[in-house]
Amino acid sequence: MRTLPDTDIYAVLSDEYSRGRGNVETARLLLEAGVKIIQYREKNFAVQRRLEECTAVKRLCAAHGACFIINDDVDLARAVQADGLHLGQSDTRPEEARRLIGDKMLLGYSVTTQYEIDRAKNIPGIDYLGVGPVFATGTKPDAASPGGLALLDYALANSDRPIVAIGGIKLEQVTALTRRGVRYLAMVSELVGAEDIRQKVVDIRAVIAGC
Ligand SMILES: Cc1ncc(COP(=O)(O)OP(=O)(O)O)c(N)n1
Ligand SMILES: Cc1nc(C(=O)O)sc1CCOP(=O)(O)O
Ligand SMILES: [Mg+2]
Repeated sequence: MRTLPDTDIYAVLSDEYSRGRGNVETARLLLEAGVKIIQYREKNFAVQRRLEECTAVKRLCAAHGACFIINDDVDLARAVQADGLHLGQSDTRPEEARRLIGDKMLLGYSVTTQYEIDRAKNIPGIDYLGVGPVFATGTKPDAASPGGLALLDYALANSDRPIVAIGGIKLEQVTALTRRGVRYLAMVSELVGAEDIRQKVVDIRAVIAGC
């Protein structure tokens, strides 16, 4: 079934933010901490490096019963038989991607405005929406203007697909997002850049549990 796991944290890997640990070791730490969704998002690595890293991360995810999602790259997602593919407004069109990946792989789609949220309603084959940036982020230099909590409220009220909040999410924002009804929290720097990834996951989940 094409559904995101019943979980909370959606970790997005980034070698640059990983304190030198690299993507595979970071994925291992996240999985050992109980994270169940991991996205691979490296835009500038050579094809061979991306393939090797994704093969290793996919194996780790499978061993931990976690969902492995690849950003942007339809061919890479197919090559490593990822569990999911994430696409944005400027990537392969979702209808075309769905044709290429078949009907088993999850497909996530980014929306950054109310207009894009509305338009996504009519696009078949999308399994969840990545909504953001919610807050300002330094991790994605070409990100749209932050939509704030109002963008999330709009997505929650107007889309029947699962909503993944992304962009500038730190431990401090988890309460506000969770109380708003956001179930999935996507984070890059806060998670992969944490000195102690296990402790960060524990801290995030303690906040969620307290909401
Ligand atoms: C969960 C999630 N949501 C949004 C994005 C952003 O996708 P996109 O707009 O295509 O930007 P890039 O990540 O490709 O720079 C995402 N990756 N994941
Ligand atoms: C990959 C990505 N996509 C975004 C979007 O708004 O679609 S913001 C973003 C980067 C999020 O990084 P951090 O958690 O370090 O702020
Ligand atoms: Mg993209």
